[in-house]
Amino acid sequence: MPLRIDVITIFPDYFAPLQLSLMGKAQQSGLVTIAIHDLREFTSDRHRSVDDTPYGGGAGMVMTPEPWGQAIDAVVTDQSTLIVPTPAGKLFSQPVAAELAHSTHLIFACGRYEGIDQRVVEYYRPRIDVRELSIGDYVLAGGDVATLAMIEASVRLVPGVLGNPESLVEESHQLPGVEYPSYTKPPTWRGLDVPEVLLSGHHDQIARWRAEQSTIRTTHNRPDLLPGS
Ligand SMILES: N#Cc1c(N)n[nH]c1-c1ccc2c(Cl)cn(Cc3cccnc3)c2c1
Repeated sequence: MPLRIDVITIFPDYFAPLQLSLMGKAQQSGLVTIAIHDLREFTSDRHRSVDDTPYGGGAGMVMTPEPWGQAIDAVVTDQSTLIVPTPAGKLFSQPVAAELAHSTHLIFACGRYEGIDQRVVEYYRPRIDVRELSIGDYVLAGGDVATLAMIEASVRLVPGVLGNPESLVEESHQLPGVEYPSYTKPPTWRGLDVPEVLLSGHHDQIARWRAEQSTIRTTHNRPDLLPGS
């Protein structure tokens, strides 16, 4: 059963990249089907409006609930998971990507402006799995880029999508922390040599050096990932 993904957005062109590379191949192979829907197709006024002023005042505009209700109703089943990107969401992570990769149907509601009327989440929460997710502690202009990131992180974990599942095995066995540095040919580039140990063929020494490099990088770049931190 392929993973089905429906993306609802006012900027369908943002999702053209999903036809390329790994995501494109995943669709061609039938492991995943991705459909992009223009929210404005679900409006009923002449101006195809999707936003209005916020109750309670405040800057900006809020996306009105009805177009979202029409659009989600058009694709939802009782197997659906509704993903709502929002700065206020739980943090998206590799474990969450793995969960999404094993879902049957994902609906991404990509909002803009100051957000989507909260009643959309409230309406679907009793009916299906609804997850408000953020991809990190920085502020984007909408949910589209976040959705692209979450789709790519999740779809690459769908069994059969990655040509070389070995890389997933390596990832999953990765020590807590960041990856060791990688090198390829040429052995010397602009006077810079590849670390000797990597050319030695001594796999135990290479494994030890890579673990050391991972710890050095993690300590410097991501001390929050160190054990006991
Ligand atoms: N996921 C994620 C995520 C992230 N990590 N940063 N920003 C977002 C994100 C996601 C969804 C929306 C929607 Cl809808 C509107 N905006 C703009 C905005 C900006 C500041 C405050 N309120 C809304 C979104 C920003």
